[in-house]
Amino acid sequence: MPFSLNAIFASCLLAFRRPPNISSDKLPDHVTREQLLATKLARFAKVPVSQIFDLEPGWSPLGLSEEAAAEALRQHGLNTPVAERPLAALSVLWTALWNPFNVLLTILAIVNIATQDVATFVVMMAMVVASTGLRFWQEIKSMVQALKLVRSIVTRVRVVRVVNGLSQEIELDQKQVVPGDIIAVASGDVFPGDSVLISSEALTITQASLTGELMPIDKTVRLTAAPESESFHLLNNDNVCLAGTSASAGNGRAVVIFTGESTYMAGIAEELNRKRPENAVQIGIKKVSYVLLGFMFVMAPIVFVVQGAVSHDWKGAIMFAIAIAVGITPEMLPMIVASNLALSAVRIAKKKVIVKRFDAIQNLGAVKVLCSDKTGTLTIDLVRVSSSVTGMGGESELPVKLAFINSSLQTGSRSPIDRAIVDYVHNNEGFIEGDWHKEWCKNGEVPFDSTRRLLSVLVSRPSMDGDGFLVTKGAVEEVLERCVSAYHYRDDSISPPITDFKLDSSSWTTLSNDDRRDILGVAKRFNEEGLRLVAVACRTVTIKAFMTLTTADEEDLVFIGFVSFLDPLKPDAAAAIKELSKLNVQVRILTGDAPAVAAKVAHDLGLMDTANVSLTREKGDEEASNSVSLDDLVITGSQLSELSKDKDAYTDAVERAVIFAKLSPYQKLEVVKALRAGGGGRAVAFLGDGVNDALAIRCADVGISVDSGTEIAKEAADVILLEKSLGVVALGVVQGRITLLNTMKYIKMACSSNFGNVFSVLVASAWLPYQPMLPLQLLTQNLLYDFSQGSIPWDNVDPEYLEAPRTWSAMSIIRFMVCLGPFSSPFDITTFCINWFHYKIRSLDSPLVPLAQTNWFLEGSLTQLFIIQFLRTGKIPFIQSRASLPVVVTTFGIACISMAIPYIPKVNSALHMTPPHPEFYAYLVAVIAAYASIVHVVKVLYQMKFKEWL
Ligand SMILES: Nc1ncnc2c1ncn2[C@@H]1O[C@H](COP(=O)(O)OP(=O)(O)OP(=O)(O)O)[C@@H](O)[C@H]1O
Ligand SMILES: [Mg+2]
Repeated sequence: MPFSLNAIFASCLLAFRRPPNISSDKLPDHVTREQLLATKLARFAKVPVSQIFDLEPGWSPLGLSEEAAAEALRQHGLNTPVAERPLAALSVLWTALWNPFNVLLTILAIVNIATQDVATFVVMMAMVVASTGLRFWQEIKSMVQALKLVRSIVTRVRVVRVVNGLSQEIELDQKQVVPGDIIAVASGDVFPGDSVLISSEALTITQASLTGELMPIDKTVRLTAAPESESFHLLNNDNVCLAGTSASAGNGRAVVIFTGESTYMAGIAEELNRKRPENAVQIGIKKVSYVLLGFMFVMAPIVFVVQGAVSHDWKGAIMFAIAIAVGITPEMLPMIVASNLALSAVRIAKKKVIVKRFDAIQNLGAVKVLCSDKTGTLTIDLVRVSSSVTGMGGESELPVKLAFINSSLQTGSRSPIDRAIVDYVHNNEGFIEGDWHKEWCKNGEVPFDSTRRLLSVLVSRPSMDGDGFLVTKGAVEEVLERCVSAYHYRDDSISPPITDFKLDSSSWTTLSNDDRRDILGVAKRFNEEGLRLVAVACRTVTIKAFMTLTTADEEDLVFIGFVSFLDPLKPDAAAAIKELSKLNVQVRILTGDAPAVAAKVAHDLGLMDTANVSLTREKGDEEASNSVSLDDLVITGSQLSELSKDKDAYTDAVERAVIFAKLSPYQKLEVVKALRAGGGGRAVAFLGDGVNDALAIRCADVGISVDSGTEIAKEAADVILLEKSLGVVALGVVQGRITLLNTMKYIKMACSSNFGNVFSVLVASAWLPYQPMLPLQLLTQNLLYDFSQGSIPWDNVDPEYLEAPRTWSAMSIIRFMVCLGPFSSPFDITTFCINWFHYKIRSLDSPLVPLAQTNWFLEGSLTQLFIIQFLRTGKIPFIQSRASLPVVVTTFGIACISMAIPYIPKVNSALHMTPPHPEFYAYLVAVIAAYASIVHVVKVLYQMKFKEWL
C-alpha cells in the first residue's frame, strides 16, 4: 500500500485544519462572514479606479514590487484554490459515520447495553467501527492520491509586477498571487482571487461556479465614486470579479483584494458541495436504503410479536427482533459504495485521468452518448498555418500578414488559431517587412466570441495621418456577411509588403452574389480537405479621440482572403472512437467550426459510418436507422434554431445528427440538454477544452476537459484528462461500469440473503419454543458476512457486463431479491427439522439448545458465503467466471473462521456455542450442494426471463 503512510500523515495533519477565516477580526454576532467580506470589498469597489491604489500602502498601478509581493505572501499565505484543499480528516470521518445504518446500529447497541448485554453491544459497535473505519480509510487514501494529481496541474496567471525596476507582465503559478497583485485576464481565464477591475475591454464573466447561473454578465471599470448610500452586492455589481468566476469573453485587468481562505468561494465551499444535486446513482442508493429500512421497521415488530407470543419470553423476543433488524440492515452499503468509488478513482488516476468528484465515476459508467468538441480534443492541439490564399483560391501572403497583425495585437483570445498565426510568422524570419512592432499601434479591439465568431483590431501607422485599419478575421460566412467588396489583387500586388498596404477605392471591387458564391465554394473545398479556415477582411477607419470600438464597426469590410490551418487528428482518436462504439457509447461532434471540416474529421474517425449511427436504434426502430441519409448526419446551429420552434422536429434532428456544426456555446448546451432528455434520461458526457464548451461541460452528466484546455473549461469539468489521449475516456467508462456493477452486486446479494433469512426467522419464531439463534450469534454471523463483503469492490467483473452502459435500477434489485431470496429458507427449515427430529431438541430447557443454534449458525453462514460465488456472476462459477483473489480469500477465510468458532475455547462459551456432531458436516455438504444447484437453475431461468442478472 504505497499511500498508507501518506494517508496517515495527511489525516493527522488535516484533522486540525483551520476553518475558513476571512481575517483575524472577530466577527460581531450579528454580522455574517459574507457581510463582512462585502463591506471590505465595497471599500475598493466603490471608489473610482484612479483611487483604488491609494487605499493600501505599497499597492501601485505598476504592480507590486518583488519585496512587497514576498511580504504579502508571507502574511496571507499561498493562494490555494478550493479544489486543491484537502477535506479535514474529521469531516471525512463524520461523513463516514453519519448515515442511517450507523445511527440505527448505535441506538440498538445502546438498548443492549441498557439490558447489560455487553457482548452484543461489542459486536454491534464492531460493525459500526468496521464500516466506518474501512470507508474512512478508503476515502483518505484516495483523497491523498487525487490531491497529488490535482496539484500537478499548475494554473498559470498573468500578473503585472515590478521586476528589476520595470513594470512587466509575468506568468505566475496561481498559488503565488497575493492581495495587491494586478492580474491580466482574457476569455477563458479564471479569476484567482476576489478582485476589482481596473481596466476592461468587452469583458463578460460567468459566475456559474458560485451560483450555478449560466448567463454571462458584463463587467466594467468604475470611473466615478459610488454614492455612500448605494448598496453593494457581492454577486451583483459592475466591477468585482470573485475568485472562481471566469472570463467568458473580452479581457481586462483587475487588482486582487482577497486570496486563499479569505475569498468568498472558500467561505461557501462546503455549502457549494451540499447544494450539488444528487446524481441518479446516489438517488438510487438512497431509495434502496430507505426501502430496506422500511422493510426492517415492518419485519422486526412482526418477529417480536410472533416470537413473544410463542415463547412468552418478551425480553428475549425484543433482543431477537433487534438482531433481526440489524440483519436486514445493509450496514456495509455506504462503505461499499465509497470504497468502490475511491478504488476506481485511484485506478483511473494511474491512467492519468483525474476525477474531481468521485461520484462522477459512476456517471461515466452510465454514459450513453459522448459529445466532443473538435480542436484539441479529437485533433491534436497543434493547429498550424497551411496556406494563405485570396478569395478565389490563389496564393497570396497578404491575408496571413493582416491576420498576424490582428493576432499579435489582440489581447482577448488565446486560441490555437492565433497561436498558429503568430508562430507561423515567427518561424519565417523576415516574413513581415520592417520593424512592424514599432510601426503599428493598436487603437482598439473587439474580442473574439464564439457566437459572433469574429475578432477585430483597430490599428494605425504614424504615416496614416489619423486613419487606421480595422482588421477583422473570423469564420468565413460571418466575415463575408460583413463585406461589401473584395480586395482587387493585381499581378504586382499579390503579396504586397505589409508596410505598403493601402486601401483606397482603386484597391477593391464590389462583391456580387456570384463572387460570394465563388468565395464560399473555395472555402468549402478547403474545408472538405479537412483544413480549418479563417477569413480576413479590412477597412479604413478614421480614428477619433476616446473612440471605443464595437461590433457595429465591423461592417462595410473589404474581403482580403483566407488563412487555412492544418488540424491533424490525434493518432489514437479513431481507435478510441472504435473502442467507445464497442462499449456502446455513441460519439457526437459538437463544434463551432464549419460543417465540411467537421464532416471530414468525422469521416476520418469512422463516425460517418451509418451503421454506427442512429440513436433511434435504441428504440428498436431499425427502419428509421436505415433511412438516415448523410445529410441528416450533419446539422448546423442555424438549422437547429429554425427547428427550435417545433420541439418534436428539434428532438428528432438532434437524435439523428452525428455532427453539429457552427454551434454557439448556448447551442452546445441546448443539444446536450436535448440528448439528456431523450431516451428516458440517458447520461451524456461532454468533452471539450474551450471557453465555448464550458456551458455544455457544466450541464452534461459528466463534464470532461483536458489539461491543456482553458481554465474555465477545466473549472467546469468533473473529469480532467492529463494525457492527450482519448483512449483513457473508454477506460474511464469501463471503470465506471465496474464500479456500478460491483455496487449492484453487493446490494443484490445482501438484499436477497436478508430477505431469505427473514422468512426462515418467521417460520422459526412461529414453530420453535426456543430462539433458533441467539441475538449475539445472529449479530456475529452478520458481522462476519459484512467482513466478507468488504472485498467486493475488488472483485472481477465478467467482460460481457461491461459492453453496455449501466444505470441504476431499483426494479432490478427488488426483482432479484424477491426471486432469489426465498430459496435459502427451505434449507434453513430443513436444519430446524434436523434439530427437531434427529437431535430431538424440542423445548427451551433442553440442554442441546446451543447445539441447535450452532447448527443453524453454521448452515446459515456457510451457505450464505458459498453462494456469493454463484450470485456474483451470471455464468458458471469457478469454471466460466472466477472471483478475484481478495474475494476468494475473504469468503473462504470467513467460512473457516465461522467453522472454527464452536471449537475455540472462551469464544465458543461467550457465544454459547458447542461443536456440532460429525454427521452434521455431511449434512452441510449436501445442503450446500443442493442449494448451489437450485440457485444455478433459478439463475438460468431468471436470465432467460429477464435477460439480465446483475
Ligand atoms: N481567434 C480567432 N480569430 C478569428 N476567428 C476565429 C478564432 N477562433 C476561431 N475562429 C473562427 O470561429 C470558428 C469557430 O471556432 P471556435 O473555436 O469557436 O469553435 P469550436 O467549437 O471551439 O471549434 P472546434 O470544435 O474546432 O474546437 C472557427 O472555425 C474560426 O473560423
Ligand atoms: Mg474548441
